[in-house]
Amino acid sequence: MAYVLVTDGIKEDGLQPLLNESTIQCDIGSLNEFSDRLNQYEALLVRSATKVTAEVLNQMPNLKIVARAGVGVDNIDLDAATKRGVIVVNAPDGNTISTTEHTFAMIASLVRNIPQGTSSLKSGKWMRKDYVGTELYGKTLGIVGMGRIGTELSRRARAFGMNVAVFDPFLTNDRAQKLDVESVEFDHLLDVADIITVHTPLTDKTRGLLNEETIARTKKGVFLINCARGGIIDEKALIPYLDSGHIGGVALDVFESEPPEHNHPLLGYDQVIVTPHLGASTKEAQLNVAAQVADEVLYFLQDKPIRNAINLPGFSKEEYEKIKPYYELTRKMGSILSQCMKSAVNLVEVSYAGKLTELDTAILTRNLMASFLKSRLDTTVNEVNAPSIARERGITYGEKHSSETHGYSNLISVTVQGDKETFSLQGTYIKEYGDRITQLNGFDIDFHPQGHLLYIQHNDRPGVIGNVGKVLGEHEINIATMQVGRKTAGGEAIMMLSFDSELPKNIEETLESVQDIVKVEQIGGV
Ligand SMILES: NC(=O)C1=CN([C@@H]2O[C@H](COP(=O)(O)OP(=O)(O)OC[C@H]3O[C@@H](n4cnc5c(N)ncnc54)[C@H](O)[C@@H]3O)[C@@H](O)[C@H]2O)C=CC1
Ligand SMILES: O=C(O)CCC(=O)C(=O)O
Repeated sequence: MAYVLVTDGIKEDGLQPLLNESTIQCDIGSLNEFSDRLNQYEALLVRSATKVTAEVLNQMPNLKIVARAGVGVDNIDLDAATKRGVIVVNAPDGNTISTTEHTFAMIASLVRNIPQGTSSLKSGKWMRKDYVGTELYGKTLGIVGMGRIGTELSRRARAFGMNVAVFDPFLTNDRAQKLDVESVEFDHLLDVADIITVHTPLTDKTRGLLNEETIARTKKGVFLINCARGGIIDEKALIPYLDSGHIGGVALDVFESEPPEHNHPLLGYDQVIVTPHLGASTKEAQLNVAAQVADEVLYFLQDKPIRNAINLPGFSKEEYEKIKPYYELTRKMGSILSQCMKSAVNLVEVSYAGKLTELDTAILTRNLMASFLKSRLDTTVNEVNAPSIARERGITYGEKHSSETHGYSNLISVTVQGDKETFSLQGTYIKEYGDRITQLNGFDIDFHPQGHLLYIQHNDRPGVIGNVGKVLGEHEINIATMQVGRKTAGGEAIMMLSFDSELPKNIEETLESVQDIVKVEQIGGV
């Protein structure tokens, strides 16, 4: 049974994949409510209220994955999670449309004084002259951060006849052209924008991006919007510009500290409109993000690759479908290599050839390394911390793409080097036959790596195969499959046998006493 804790009121309808799975127990509540059993949970699902600090991670020694039902992961200590090998995933696009629409609603409300007009009328006044607005048509919207939300917002702004100037250091000219926006430097955006909206994460570079100095460059009457993260616009810096009338209005969905103090100075300004972090608060977005993270956690608990990990290389759904078979193959290859090469290792070289080279193979290499290290170590190893654990243990690893396919449509070749020996393995995935090991330490062979295996090095002499069968038969061990490979007739040869169940511990020694058998290794649970 896998234990999963869901906090922060994540929408239960979206959690059905987890709730319906009989091998998973899903508890719903806060960290405090379940404080006496935090050590049992393998997965933790949160929105933004739960702070996943290093201390919380320490109280959850079994934790393997934290899923954020939303985009921003600033409530999770990513460094501490990565060090511990805890995967952090988010739901990157489930709330994009809702947050975009909220931002657009804030812009429209701000320039047309809708919240102010509403409260004025509700208080019994009819003040049409006080609330003369500004048209969006023909104005320039400055978007800082052209990711998912920035992009969707630019489409809506263009539909309203606005010009769009964008600052995003990662935006290519080609993409800007396709989106019909102008890619500009930050200073230029400050000079030309009538309305500036920020859509970046809060980082060391974006904290206080709009501050006393940069606001001074903006047009008189500028409108500023923050529906991303509190602190990207420096709250204190707004005050003198609101007082002087330089700023036409401010719309905030997010705050440096949430909730803001009741007497927060910005709440006293009529030109400042606010919402309590409602960007993603729609039925649709909450269902989307809950379903996305529930699927990710379920995939993870079922040993399938996940798509939206923050501390791992990510891939799209299409890439995932393509990479899935190789993910399983690299896991098996890592495990076989680790069990066949028992001595200390200092170098692992992975080479990909054929169709595979079109894919992002970094995740496969990490997966292979995690599987390789896992059977040697006592600590949690996964794709997240495999690079740092390898480094700590003095194991260098690298990958390359090669054109040597040896006749296969795709081929993964791995060489593991130690001080005393080297071990190599080649594998491929064939749609009709599944994963196959095609070469082992220079011997051509062809077997499906599955279940309990026995690897035997021997001399190619008459009777060896029969003797192996006889010894195993005497121990009532039934051979499921058997493959033999040799380099030259009468020279060194290998056998790879598979079995339906675990083998007795001492079977290697018994077989090694058979004439012409050089070495026997059990390879368990592949
Ligand atoms: N108010 C709310 O309820 C919600 C707020 N958000 C916030 O909105 C932010 C944006 O979300 P997405 O568009 O989904 O993220 P995204 O990751 O798709 O886009 C972020 C963009 O910011 C750009 N960027 C990073 N550093 C920058 C810098 N120094 N200057 C300019 N651009 C920079 C990146 O290149 C990227 O294109 C998130 O970080 C999240 O914190 C997201 C969802 C809901
Ligand atoms: O409503 C929420 O969970 C907050 C959404 C948010 O800020 C995000 O996804 O980054």
